[in-house]
Amino acid sequence: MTTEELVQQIHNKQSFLCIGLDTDLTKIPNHLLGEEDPIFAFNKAIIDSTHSFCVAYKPNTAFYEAYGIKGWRAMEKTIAYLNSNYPDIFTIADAKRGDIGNTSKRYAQAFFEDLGFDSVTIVPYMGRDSVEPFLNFSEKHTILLALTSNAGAYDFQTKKVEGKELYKQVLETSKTYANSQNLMYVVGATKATYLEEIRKIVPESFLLVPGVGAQGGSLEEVCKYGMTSNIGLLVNSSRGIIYASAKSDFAKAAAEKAREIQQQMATEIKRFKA
Ligand SMILES: O=c1ccn([C@@H]2O[C@H](COP(=O)(O)O)[C@@H](O)[C@H]2O)c(=O)[nH]1
Repeated sequence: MTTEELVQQIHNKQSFLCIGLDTDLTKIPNHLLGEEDPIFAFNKAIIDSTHSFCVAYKPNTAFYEAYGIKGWRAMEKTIAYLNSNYPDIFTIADAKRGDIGNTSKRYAQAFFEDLGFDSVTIVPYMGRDSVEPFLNFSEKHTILLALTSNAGAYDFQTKKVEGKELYKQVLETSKTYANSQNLMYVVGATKATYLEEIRKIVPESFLLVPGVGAQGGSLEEVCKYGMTSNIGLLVNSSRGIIYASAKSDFAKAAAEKAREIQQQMATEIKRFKA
């Protein structure tokens, strides 16, 4: 999917919500455990009930890899279901990969060609040759971790290296990579006040912003400091939406939660455009 198509979807739906499919067999309703593929059954129900309120889904690969071949198969089925039934939805493999160039090429092939995701999250610290193999794919997006939502982000990412914070070095240096127009960045909602500085370096880039909902980040603050004329944000919530209810009404409860966030987003878009 191109960035222009993503922007169009955001305008059509008045939403920049990304729903995280962090599907955990210990948290899904009991009645689904009897299904042949409980993870896919859960994801399908969540997707069918929430797709009109969001523009993206983000399966975190850890939740699938944890169940071995069955988990990987469920992720494959989920992305195939999205691509055939909701082709206008942007898909993110939250895989946090990155390795020497020769290996990154294979990761890119796995997520973009074999699985068919629109984007993948990448850890930037192995540098240019670890990122460019992903950027070579046109109409695919490489989402670099810039400033993450967790407390450990302060261990390294905000520390100064040669007089400048590491997350700023990531943003600035990555802009010099080949095909850097295919870059997006992860910035945690819990770090919203940093967005003002971040926007000085990447004024137009799309930011994937996890950390609202269960991690306590504020949507209002993210919009205040991070929104651009193209909106430029994909705000993710995983647990706060998909586990809104643990009972048989889970899909309806997820839809209600997603709708509530979409309405807040529509208000923020209106406020920004005013
Ligand atoms: O900085 C980061 C990068 C990735 N994540 C991932 O996003 C979701 C958040 O889930 P919630 O349930 O909404 O807290 C999860 O997959 C994380 O691994 C992040 O939180 N922060």
